[in-house]
Amino acid sequence: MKTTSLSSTIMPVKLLLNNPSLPVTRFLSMKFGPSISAPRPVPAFSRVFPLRLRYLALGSQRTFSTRRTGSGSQFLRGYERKAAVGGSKSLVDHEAELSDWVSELRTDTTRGGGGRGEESDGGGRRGSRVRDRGGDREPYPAKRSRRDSGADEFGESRTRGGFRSFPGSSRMSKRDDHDDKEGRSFPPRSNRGSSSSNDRFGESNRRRFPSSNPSAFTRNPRMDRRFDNKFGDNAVKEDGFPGRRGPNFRGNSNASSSSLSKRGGREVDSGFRRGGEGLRKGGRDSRKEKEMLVVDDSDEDEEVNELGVGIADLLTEEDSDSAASDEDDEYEGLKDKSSAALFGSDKEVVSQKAVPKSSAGDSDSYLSESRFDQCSVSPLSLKGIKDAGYENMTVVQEATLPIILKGKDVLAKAKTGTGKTVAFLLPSIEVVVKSPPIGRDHKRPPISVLVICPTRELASQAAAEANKLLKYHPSIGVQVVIGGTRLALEQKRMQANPCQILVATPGRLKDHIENTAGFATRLMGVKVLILDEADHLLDMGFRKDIERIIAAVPKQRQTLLFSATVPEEVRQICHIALKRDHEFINTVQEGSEETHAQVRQTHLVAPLDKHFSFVYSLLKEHIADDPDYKVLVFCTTAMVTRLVADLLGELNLNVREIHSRKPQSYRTRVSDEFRKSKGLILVTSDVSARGVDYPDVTLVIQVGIPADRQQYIHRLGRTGRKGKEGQGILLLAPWEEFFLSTIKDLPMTKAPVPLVDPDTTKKVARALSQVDMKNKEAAYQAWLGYYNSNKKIGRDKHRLVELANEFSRSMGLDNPPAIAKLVLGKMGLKNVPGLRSK
Ligand SMILES: Nc1ncnc2c1ncn2[C@@H]1O[C@H](COP(=O)(O)OP(=O)(O)OP(=O)(O)O)[C@@H](O)[C@H]1O
Repeated sequence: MKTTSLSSTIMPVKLLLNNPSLPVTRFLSMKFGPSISAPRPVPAFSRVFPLRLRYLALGSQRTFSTRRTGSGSQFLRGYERKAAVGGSKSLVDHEAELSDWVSELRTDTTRGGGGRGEESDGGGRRGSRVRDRGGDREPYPAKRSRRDSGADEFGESRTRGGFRSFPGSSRMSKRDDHDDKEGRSFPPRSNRGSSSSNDRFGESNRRRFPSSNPSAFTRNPRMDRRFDNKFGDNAVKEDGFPGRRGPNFRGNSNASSSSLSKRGGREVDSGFRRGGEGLRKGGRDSRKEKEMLVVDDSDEDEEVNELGVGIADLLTEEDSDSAASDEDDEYEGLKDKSSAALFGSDKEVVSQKAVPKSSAGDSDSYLSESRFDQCSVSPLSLKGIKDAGYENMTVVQEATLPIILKGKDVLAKAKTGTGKTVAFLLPSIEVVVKSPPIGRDHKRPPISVLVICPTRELASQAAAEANKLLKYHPSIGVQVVIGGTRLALEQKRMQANPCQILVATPGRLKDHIENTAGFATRLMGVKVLILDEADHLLDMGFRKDIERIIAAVPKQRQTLLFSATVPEEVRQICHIALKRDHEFINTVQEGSEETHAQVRQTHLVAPLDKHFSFVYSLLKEHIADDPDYKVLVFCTTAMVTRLVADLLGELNLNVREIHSRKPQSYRTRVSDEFRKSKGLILVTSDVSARGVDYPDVTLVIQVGIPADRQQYIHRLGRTGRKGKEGQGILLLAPWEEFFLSTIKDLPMTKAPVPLVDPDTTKKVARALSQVDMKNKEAAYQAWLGYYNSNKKIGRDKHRLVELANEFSRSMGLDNPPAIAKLVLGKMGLKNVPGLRSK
C-alpha cells in the first residue's frame, strides 16, 4: 500500500516535469460547448504573477501550477493545451441541456413563489429538493429524464454500463426530475401554528435544555473510563493508507503517518461521552436532553411542529425563513522573489520572511508555497490571518486571490477542506477596506459583501471565519441571517450592529429583502456577491431564491462562485450570476479525482435487513481501532436519521443527531459539540453534507444512496480535511448498486463484510424494539418518500412499495405502518398494493 502511495506521489511530479499537465486549471469564461479557441491575453493575471504565469489561450481551458522543485522556493510552471472540458458530450447535448434549463427557468418564473432548497422527508412536495433549513434531502418526483430513460429499473443490473458517468449527469437528470408543481400544500408562513407534532413524539419542546449549566457539558470521567475500557483501551489505529500526495501537494511523505500518530496521541479534551450504562442512557437520555431545549423562538417551533411530523416530514412547506485557459511547457523558477515581484503588487507590501517549510501541523499537503504576506492585502488583514494561524496560502487561495483582488468574477473549484472560505472572504474584506469609511453613527451602512450559503451551519461557520479575519478591522462588521431564528430579532440585531458583510441563507435573505425596512436599499451597496457551494445554490432547489437575490443586488458587482464540485451543467448556467468574462479556476487537476487520495473509500452492498447491524459493527470496529474516533453517519432523510440515532443510542454508542427537524438552537449546540469533540458519532441528514468544517473526522459512513455524485463527494469531504487522513464507507442495498457507476472514477474498493455474530444480531434486534414506534412510522414514510422521488428506484411503484416494506421489516416491524391517504395521494401511491392507508 505504501509502495502504491509513493509511486502515486512521484508519478504526478514526473508528469509535471515532463508533461505540463498541471494542477490548477483556469478556464476562460464559460462558453457553451468546446468551441472556444481564440487566443486571449490575460494581462491582469500576468501582472499579478509576472514571472510565474504565461498564458496561451487555447481552447477553453488553461492550466497553471505552483510547485517547489528541489530546495528553495522555486516553482514549476507549465501550461497545457487541453481538450475542452465536457468533450465527451456533444454540442447537441450541451444545447439540449441548456434548452431544458431555459424552459425550466421559464416555467419557474411563471409559477412564482414556491421552490426553496429546503428539506423535508417524504415525497409530496414538488419543485425544490433541498431546503436551507439544513439541506436534508427532499425527494424529487420521478419524472423521467431523457438521458436516463433507458436505464435499468431499480438499477438492478449490476453492470456499470448504461449509466452516464460524467460528473453531473445525475444532476442534469435530477433537474429533469422536477415537476412543474410546487407542492403548495403548505399554509403560508403566517398561518402556520406552533402545533404539537413534537408532542406526537413525546417531545415536550418547551423544556429547557440545561445548557446554562456548564456541568451539563463536562465529561464524566467514570463514564469515560468505562467507555474506554469497553471500546478504546487497547485500540491501535491501523496504519491504513499512506498519505498519497496529489501533484498539487507538497510536503514530506511522512506527513500522513505523523498525522496519524498525532491523532492517535491526542487527548480527548472535550465533549461529553456516555459509557456503559451511561451510554445506554445516551440512547434514551440523549433524547430527553434533546427535548430539553431552549426553544425560544417561534420559527424553531414551527420548524419542528409544522403540520405534524407525519405529514411535515413528507411535505415541506414554503418556509420563509428557509428553515427552511499558454505557452507549452514553461517552468519559471522563482528565486528570492520579493512579494511585490510575486504578486505584482501595486499596494503596500508587508515585510516578508523566509518561506517556512511547513506551517500546517499534521500535514501541509494542501498548502501552497506562497505566503499571505506576499500578496497585496492590507496589513490589518494580515494580522488577522496570522492570528488565525494561517501563514501559507492553500492551493485554492493562491490560485484565486490575485485574480479576485483584480476584481474579476471567478468560478472556483477546489477539493473539500482546502480553505475555500478564506479564499473568498479575504479578498472580499479587502474590497470593504478600500471602500470609503462609514461614519460612527451610520447604523445602516450599505452591505458591501453578501455571502450566500446553503445551510445555516455553513453560514454561521463562514461568519465566524470572517470575524477571525476581521479581528483588526474593528470598523467592519459581519452579520449572519439564517432561518430558524426570529426575523424580528435579526432585524434588531442588524440595526444595532452595523455590518458591511452579510452572510445569509437564501430563504431568510429573501425574507429580509421583502420584509425588512431599508434592507433592499442596503443591498444596493453590494460590491461582491459570493455563492458558497455554488453548484448547490444554482440547483433547482435554490435557484429561484438566488435569482431573486441577484435581482436585488447591483449589476455592477464582482461575483465569486466556489464549490468542490462544479458539474458541467452548472458551468453552463453560471452566467446567471457571473459575468461572461469570468475566470474558471479549477484546482482539481485534470484527470485526478475530486476526492482526496488520503481518504480511503470503500463500498458495501448488502440487503436492507443487514444494514443496521452492519452500521453498528462498522462503528464498533472503528471505535476499537481509533479511540479518538469522530464519525459522521449520513442518512437519507431527517426521520431516518432520527431512527438510526435512536438505534445507535439504544446500542450504547455515544451518539448525537442533527437534521432539519431539530430546532436551530439544538443544531447549533450539537454542531459545536461535535466540532470540539472526539469519541463521538454524529448521525446526520444532509444538513452536514456540505461545507461544515468539523476537524479530524475519522470516518464517514453513508447509509443508502446519496442524492447524487456531488452529494457523495461533499459528504465524504467531511473527513480528510486539511490534508488529514480519513475513511469513507458507502453502504448500499443491492438495488442501489447502480449508483456506483456514477462514482466509478473515484478510488473506491469493496469493503470487507463486517462480522456480525448472532449475539450482535440479537442485540441490534433488541435495540430496534426499544425504538419508539412513532419514529419507525415516520422513518418508513420518509424512506418511502425519498426513494419514491428517486428517478430509478421510484419509477416502479409496486417494486418501490416492496422495498419500503423490506425497510419496514428491517426495523423489526411485522406490518408496514399505515400512511395517511392524503400523503399517499401526494406521493402518487394511492392503491399501490402492499401499502396500508389510514
Ligand atoms: N491558509 C490556511 N492555512 C491553514 N489552514 C487554513 C488556511 N485556510 C483555511 N484553513 C483552514 O482549513 C479548514 C478548511 O477550510 P474550509 O472550511 O474553508 O474548506 P473548504 O474548501 O471550504 O471545504 P468544503 O468544500 O468542505 O466547504 C478550515 O479549518 C480553515 O480554518
